[in-house]
Parts: sequence; structure tokens; C-alpha cells
Amino acid sequence: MIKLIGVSKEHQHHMLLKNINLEIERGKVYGFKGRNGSGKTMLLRAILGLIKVDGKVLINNEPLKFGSKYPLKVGVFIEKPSIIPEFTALKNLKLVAALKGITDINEITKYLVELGLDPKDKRKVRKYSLGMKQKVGIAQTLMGDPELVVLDEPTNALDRKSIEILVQILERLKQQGCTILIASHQLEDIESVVDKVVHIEAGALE
Ligand SMILES: Nc1ncnc2c1ncn2[C@@H]1O[C@H](COP(=O)(O)OP(=O)(O)OP(=O)(O)O)[C@@H](O)[C@H]1O
Repeated sequence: MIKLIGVSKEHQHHMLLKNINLEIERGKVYGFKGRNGSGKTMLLRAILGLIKVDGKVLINNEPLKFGSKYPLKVGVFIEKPSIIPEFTALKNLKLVAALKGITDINEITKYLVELGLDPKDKRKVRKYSLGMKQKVGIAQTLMGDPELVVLDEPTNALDRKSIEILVQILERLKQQGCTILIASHQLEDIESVVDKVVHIEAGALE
């Protein structure tokens, strides 16, 4: 589904990604592992066409052009959840639903409910704990069951039970044919769902 051929990223004479060759098969779960600053997030950004790179990124054999519409139905959670703190969780979800063209309320709230949050909660997200905000972000990402899901450190701030629920959800999405890319320091939390571990060190695959 996705192919990286000789992908490199240079920034102010530093090579942040070094000649990455990687093939991502549809329906598989990839776990990206590496130290802080090794290039996991940068690699995910390259795969998503969010940064200009040298080399080629092919999506279904077509070259991905920086700045053009992403050719796959994708859900992305990189670094921080894209939430508006002054809105409730439901209002935040509805905003994303509108962008994705989703109107069915069950579809909008199902992952939030499964992750243990109440869509009727009147509190603004500003009042939520870190883990609760994380769950809103995950629910936004998974809404509409995209064909590609990209999660950067999804288990940060989640308790053991919530990680188990997330793993169950990811397992189900995988069975539906979804391709999932996860960057994590704690891959062992989610290793049961991961098919292939990709090690990255100083911008290069090991
Ligand atoms: N916007 C940016 N501009 C320039 N350099 C950046 C930028 N973002 C990250 N970098 C650099 O790119 C390298 C890789 O960063 P990246 O965020 O991909 O690491 P990571 O493996 O995701 O780290 P972590 O585990 O801490 O999340 C680092 O050296 C970082 O300093």
C-alpha cells in the first residue's frame, strides 16, 4: 500500500531521515521503535506527505506529492490530540465528524464510549485529565474507521485497562483490513497487535 524508496530528510545540514526504504502492506500493524529524537515522528510525517523529502513515497504505486490531498482515508494522531479545550468532548468529536462527513451519532461516539468516557459529559475538555484528553484524540482519529491509522505514542497517559481496550479496538480494526502505524516507547504495551517492528536509530532503519 505504501512504499518508501530512498527517503531522506535534511534540515540545516542534519540528516533527520537517512535513505529509508520501507514497504507497508495493507492490513498489517507496524510498530515504530527508537530512542527520543531517533526520527519516528519525522518518518510518520514523511509517510503522510506532511514534510518535503528527498526520495519517493508511493501510495498504491502513485507518487505522493507534498501538499496534495492524501490519497487514502486516514486517521492521524501525532504528538497532541487536536482538541479545543473550551468545547465538550462531544462537540470536539462532532467538529471532526463534520470534516469527515460523518453524521451518525453512534459512529461519532462509539470509540469514546468504548474507551470509557461519557459523551453526555457537560464538562469542557479543559477540565479533563491527560488520559481523558488522550482518549478524545484517539476517538477523533479512529472515527469513521479509516483505511490507514497513524498513532504517535497513543498509550501515553493511558492506564492499564484503557491500553487493553485500545489494543482490542486496534485488533478489530486490523481484522477489518485497516493498516495501522504506531510509534511508541512502550511497544510492549501493544505488542500483541503489532505484526512488524520497525527500529529506527538516528534517522536510519536498523
Ligand atoms: N520541526 C522540526 N524542525 C527541525 N528539526 C526537527 C523538527 N522536529 C523534529 N526535529 C528533529 O528531528 C529529529 C527526529 O525527531 P522526531 O520527533 O522524529 O523523533 P522521535 O523519534 O519521534 O522522538 P520522541 O521519541 O522523542 O518522540 C530530532 O533530532 C529532532 O530534533
